Amino acid sequence: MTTTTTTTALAARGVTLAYDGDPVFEGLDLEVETGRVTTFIGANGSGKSTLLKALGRVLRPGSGTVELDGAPIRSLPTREVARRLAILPQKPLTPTATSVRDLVARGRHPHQSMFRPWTAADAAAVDAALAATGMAALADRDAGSLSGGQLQRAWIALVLAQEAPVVLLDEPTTFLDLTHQLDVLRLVRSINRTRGTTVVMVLHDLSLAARYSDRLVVLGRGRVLADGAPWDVLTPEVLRDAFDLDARVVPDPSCGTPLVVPVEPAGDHAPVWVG
Ligand SMILES: Nc1ncnc2c1ncn2[C@@H]1O[C@H](COP(=O)(O)OP(=O)(O)OP(=O)(O)O)[C@@H](O)[C@H]1O
Repeated sequence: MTTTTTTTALAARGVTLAYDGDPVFEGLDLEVETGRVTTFIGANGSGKSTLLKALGRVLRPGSGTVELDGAPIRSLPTREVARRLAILPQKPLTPTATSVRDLVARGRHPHQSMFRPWTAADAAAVDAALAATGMAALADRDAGSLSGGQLQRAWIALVLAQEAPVVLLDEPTTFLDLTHQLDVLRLVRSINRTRGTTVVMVLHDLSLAARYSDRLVVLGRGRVLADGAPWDVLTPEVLRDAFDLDARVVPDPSCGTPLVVPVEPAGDHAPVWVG
């Protein structure tokens, strides 16, 4: 008999997250298994980015604890957290007058110190990240001159160059055309499989989320509405509950994962905005 043991890379334990006293989550518990791709989905404003930021130590919980490999993340030195965890925020601030290569090289900062200056290994990690994201030809361009999609790939290259065992990505496919969305998600899958990287993402495209994730966590109404393997989570009932969406779920002809097909209402149908 084979037994598989899972370990927890990140955990939210009784976490309350609020803005100006307005809670988004109260007493939330969630564990993220090591070596898997976990994706948060949910309607706009359901708290996906808020939870990701808390897991990445960008947002401090009002109460409760976030743990990285079993240790309270707030108890760990910042540099150590940055060596163990990389985060791509939803709207990263691009520095001015910085080349793409220098931007990506910032991913190596956590590995450097007075006693460990820039090495050939750092340069190799930057070159590999530029190549993996198709950014090598643009390496000498000013980051501020890139298109939205090129800039997004430069930020992903920075995260790759960091070589952290845990990677948090908030909408990594923003601004990307479909081909580049697939490239990025395949790259994410590939570092997960080859390096064993633990990945937590926020994605809006439910079918792509299903295709490239081991686990989907559906957020809404301040809690986890559904959690599990893509076929267990992406049911018409969950889609109606979480997104107010009438949809069929069919096997994706390309790879057999769930494909969400919205049902078109009969007759003219003006949208009713909620939330
Ligand atoms: N800096 C902030 N100050 C005040 N309220 C905020 C702030 N950031 C987020 N919120 C609120 O917290 C709630 C959760 O927002 P969050 O950005 O986490 O949702 P999301 O699921 O990532 O949304 P989206 O899909 O639109 O990106 C929303 O009601 C939002 O308006």
